[in-house]
Amino acid sequence: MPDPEPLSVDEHLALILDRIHELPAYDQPLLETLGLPVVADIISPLSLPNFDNSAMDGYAVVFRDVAAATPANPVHLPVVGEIAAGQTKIFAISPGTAVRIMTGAPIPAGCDAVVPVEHTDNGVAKVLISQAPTEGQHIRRAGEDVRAGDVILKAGDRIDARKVGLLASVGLGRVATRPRPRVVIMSTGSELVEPGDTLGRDSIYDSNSYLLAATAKHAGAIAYRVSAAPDDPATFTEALSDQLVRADLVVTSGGVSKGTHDVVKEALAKLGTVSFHEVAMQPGKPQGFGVIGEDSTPIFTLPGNPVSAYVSFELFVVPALRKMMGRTPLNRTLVRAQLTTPVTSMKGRRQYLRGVFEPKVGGSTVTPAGGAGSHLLGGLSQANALIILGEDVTSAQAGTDVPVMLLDRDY
Ligand SMILES: Nc1nc2c(c(=O)[nH]1)N[C@H]1C(S)=C(S)[C@@H](COP(=O)(O)OP(=O)(O)OC[C@H]3O[C@@H](n4cnc5c(N)ncnc54)[C@H](O)[C@@H]3O)O[C@H]1N2
Ligand code: MOO
Repeated sequence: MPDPEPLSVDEHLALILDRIHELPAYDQPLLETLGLPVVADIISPLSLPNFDNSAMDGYAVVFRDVAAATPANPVHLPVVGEIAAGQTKIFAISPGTAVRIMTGAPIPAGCDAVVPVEHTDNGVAKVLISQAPTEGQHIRRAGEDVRAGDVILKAGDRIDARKVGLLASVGLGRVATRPRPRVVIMSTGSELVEPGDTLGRDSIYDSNSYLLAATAKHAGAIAYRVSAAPDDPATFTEALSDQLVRADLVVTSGGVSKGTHDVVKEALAKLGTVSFHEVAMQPGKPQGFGVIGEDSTPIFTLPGNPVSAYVSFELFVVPALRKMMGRTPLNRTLVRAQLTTPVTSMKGRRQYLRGVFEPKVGGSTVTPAGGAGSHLLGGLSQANALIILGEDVTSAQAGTDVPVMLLDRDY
């Protein structure tokens, strides 16, 4: 029987995104939310500053008392106490007195200027002020930065380090976001050996589970990497069902083409909940997607060739993870660049060539890194981009303007 027509990349992605849902949001510890979007507007419960406070180490004074101070005619004031940040005992000053005050300490009532210590004799019992302040000088006013009741983050805003700082400063130690998806990553293949262990004559190290777990983490997910399952459907099925308890999403690699040991296909096809088909792309032709287990956990069965697995993960799994977290956009924004060397491609399949993108004023360039083979991890490791050649393209000359997906850019 001839193979059915392959799906296009866009059809396969649409089928996936249709079945992937946002994870329910809940309050999470602030640092865990880095990179995630907030699900609702966040209203500041506090003003910032929350009270008038000093911007300088110096003396809190009544402006009128020292308005005429000069080096030639300094003003003497008795120092009636000291206010350090977090140790307020003095709440007001009387005219004709000064209070020593530290940066960040609350301004006592009646004070309308702070004279920095550099403009005084640094006196303890009394102080000599030799330069007049301006009215209100060095007082940081309550609410001048943020007011209680202000919307400080809008629904959908992504929490970055600076926003973490703001949220902490208004006292929010937990924030409602969708959680990071827990992704279980399993390699399959009896030839696979754990890095660090001894290789046999016909074995290879399992790189896919590391490559995909690292990509999952980079996308903001929590990755659980599982040791490779051998080419035995019963063992694979058992290992997989053991993992479901901790998985929001499962990714396997290997065992989905047309060999006699295509364990993933053999084990999952009979469930009827995972569909296996070809996608018109290179690398990454054999793909599977569906759901398994009591919770209908989404599962991606990616091809085993390392570059195929990686490209498939970037194109299909990462958008799904982003949807689960509520992150947008789901797909990377493409840029354009000029090819520095000619390339060829297979008709009818969208080609994702690995490339090195160099931003340049007046026209960025992209240079293929290694060949098109889907086993070429060395080339992949040099690349920072995927060069995209459409299904109709069979060759492109140097200088051709092509779409490029930047792999290290934040969407
Ligand atoms: N007769 C056909 N053969 C193949 C076809 C086809 O259409 N007809 N498609 C080829 C394409 S395209 C791909 S991609 C691969 C996909 O094969 P599988 O998903 O079944 O993967 P395996 O056979 O298990 O492995 C392929 C290759 O990748 C290596 N591999 C697998 N897992 C890992 C890992 N975790 N770390 C490192 N390397 C791994 C494995 O040793 C093989 O060399 O099928 C083609 N064949
Ligand atoms: O599609 Mo396979 O993924 O070309 O190597």
